[in-house]
Amino acid sequence: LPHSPQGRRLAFDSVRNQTYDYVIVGGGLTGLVVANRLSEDKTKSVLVIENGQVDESPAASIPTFSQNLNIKSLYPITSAPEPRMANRTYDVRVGNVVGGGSVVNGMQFDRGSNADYDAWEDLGNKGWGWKGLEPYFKKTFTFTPPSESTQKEIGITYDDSAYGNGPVQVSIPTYQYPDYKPIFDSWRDKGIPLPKEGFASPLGAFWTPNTINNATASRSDARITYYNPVQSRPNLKLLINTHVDEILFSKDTEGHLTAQGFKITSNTDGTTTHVFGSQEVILAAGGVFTPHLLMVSGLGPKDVLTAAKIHVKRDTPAVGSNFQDHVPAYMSFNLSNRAWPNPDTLASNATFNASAAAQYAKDRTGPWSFGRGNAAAFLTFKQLSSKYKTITAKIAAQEPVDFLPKRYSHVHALYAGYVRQRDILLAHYLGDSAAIVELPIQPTGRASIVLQKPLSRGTITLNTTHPQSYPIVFHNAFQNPVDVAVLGELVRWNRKHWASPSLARYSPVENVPGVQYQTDEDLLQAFVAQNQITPLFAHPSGGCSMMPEELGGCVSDTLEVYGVRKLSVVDASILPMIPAAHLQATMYAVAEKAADIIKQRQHAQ
Ligand SMILES: Cc1cc2nc3c(=O)[nH]c(=O)nc-3n(C[C@H](O)[C@H](O)[C@H](O)COP(=O)(O)OP(=O)(O)OC[C@H]3O[C@@H](n4cnc5c(N)ncnc54)[C@H](O)[C@@H]3O)c2cc1C
Repeated sequence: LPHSPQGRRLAFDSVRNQTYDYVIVGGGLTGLVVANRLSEDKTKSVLVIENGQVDESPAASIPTFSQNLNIKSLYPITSAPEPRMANRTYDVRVGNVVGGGSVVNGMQFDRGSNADYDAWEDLGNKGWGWKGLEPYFKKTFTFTPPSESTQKEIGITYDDSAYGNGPVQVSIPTYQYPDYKPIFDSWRDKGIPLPKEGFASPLGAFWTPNTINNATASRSDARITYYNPVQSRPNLKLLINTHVDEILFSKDTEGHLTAQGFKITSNTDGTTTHVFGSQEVILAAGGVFTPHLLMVSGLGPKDVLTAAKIHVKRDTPAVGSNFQDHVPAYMSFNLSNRAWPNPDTLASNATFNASAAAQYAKDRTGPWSFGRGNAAAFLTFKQLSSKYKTITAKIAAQEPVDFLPKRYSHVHALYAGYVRQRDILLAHYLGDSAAIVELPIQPTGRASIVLQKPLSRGTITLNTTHPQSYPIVFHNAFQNPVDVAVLGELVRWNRKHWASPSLARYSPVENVPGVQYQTDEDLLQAFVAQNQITPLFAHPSGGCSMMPEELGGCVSDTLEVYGVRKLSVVDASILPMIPAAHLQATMYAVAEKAADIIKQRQHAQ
């Protein structure tokens, strides 16, 4: 492969005991953005270490294949049993590939409302509110609309002013399925606002782009946009197929820890070595593996580390706490009188699929240039439910520790931080500025529903017998009964919506979970029994939250790990409260801002 990045592979031996200005674990979405920006300064050397390899397969690049999971480039991790979900375990979706989640994700692109980011600032993170992030959102993306005829035919709207001319290409494909129009329009008929995706208030039903480069009709991921264009920089190195086992520290006479580098192992032959970062050691291993790496390196809750026989370098209860994800349930309706073609035609009609493949090969148009979908409804609780006040009142009346993992009852900082989050959530649940739920809009009867602001919190801990193996990922979904109540309201909304006159042409019949299920608890258990709900939406976050330490934070608003010098975190584990949005747009902006913060710190030295 002389011309591909695989062919330019950096030899493991060439980094043996070497020192760089920055060493970064994780060549995923945030790691590659930060590496690009830090290596803009030619005098600074940057080494990125990534466990996975380069994936240039059609599964990773052709939009239609984003409808399936790209298993080859995902870790085979399974969650801990979920007590409120019949103790079932679930596949934890994390990309194991250069580009990380950006290569295996569903390519849906959207942003939270301003209030979602302002919540981060309200938690004590200066500069991380909407105003502080907006320039970075613009710096990252370039938008291409669909053709004018598609815009007219389907009624697609967009807001150009929410984009700049950054490296990641996002677009709404010109190829759209005819059923999209009536299904999208049904939201207007219900009186739901139809804003344009962008800033301020993406609340209502709106069109969203995908991370698809319109010029090539292929995935625009972090490797292609942030790494490939700068890979010839002599001061930027990417070491793939290599696992970071541990963070190395030094300790001064007063016991202060300074991060020095990493112990790494080659996945090819199991040999190990050390690499060092003289300016900073940066964690970009993602929402599941950054907390894991901190714990195996001796930073984490004392009881978790001791149980796994890991020497405690610093008791840090914040590591692996405040773990969050969105929670989807896959409701669906059987539809009659669908237009032809529709997204299922590719699977059901081999001739149609063959002609779609040929069309894509010829000029990158047609059904294969369409991804998973281009619209979603993000609703406030008020828009979703007439019971929003009564249900929210239950949150206010709760003693939070009754519905949180055990550690919150004895670590005051975690408790205090949760109470602050809960107060912000109360405002979001009652107000008009933030979404509580998502209903992805697809040109089919797949009518998923997603909790966007769950109250429950999970943990990431260590496998006590094999701490270096995959961590114990415990989502703890639905521990808080309000999350079950919101799920119930979502189902009832969806049922009413699909029974509305504007969708009567399809004679929809509920398939999942089935109309016989009515109460909140029955609905939850029916989804679980039918395997149509998961505690995760592949948006793991919060396990090393950015918050003041007295609120249970793990990193400060300058992204430095408390109690350690020269160690920072830039990935999804820092999000203190998950925004109501698919995460990638946010993570690109967060990483751009993180790079600026790290650069400034270095300038100040
Ligand atoms: C299946 C799936 C579907 C998704 N769908 C969407 C979507 O449609 N829209 C959207 O907006 N978002 C989506 N996301 C989420 C989005 O892609 C992530 O939020 C984003 O990639 C997170 O960026 P990150 O840098 O924090 O982590 P990642 O991108 O996951 O990067 C972390 C990297 O670190 C590497 N790593 C971890 N541990 C080690 C170690 N010890 N040594 C070496 N390397 C290590 C991993 O291999 C990985 O490449 C999806 C994610 C997945 C997995």
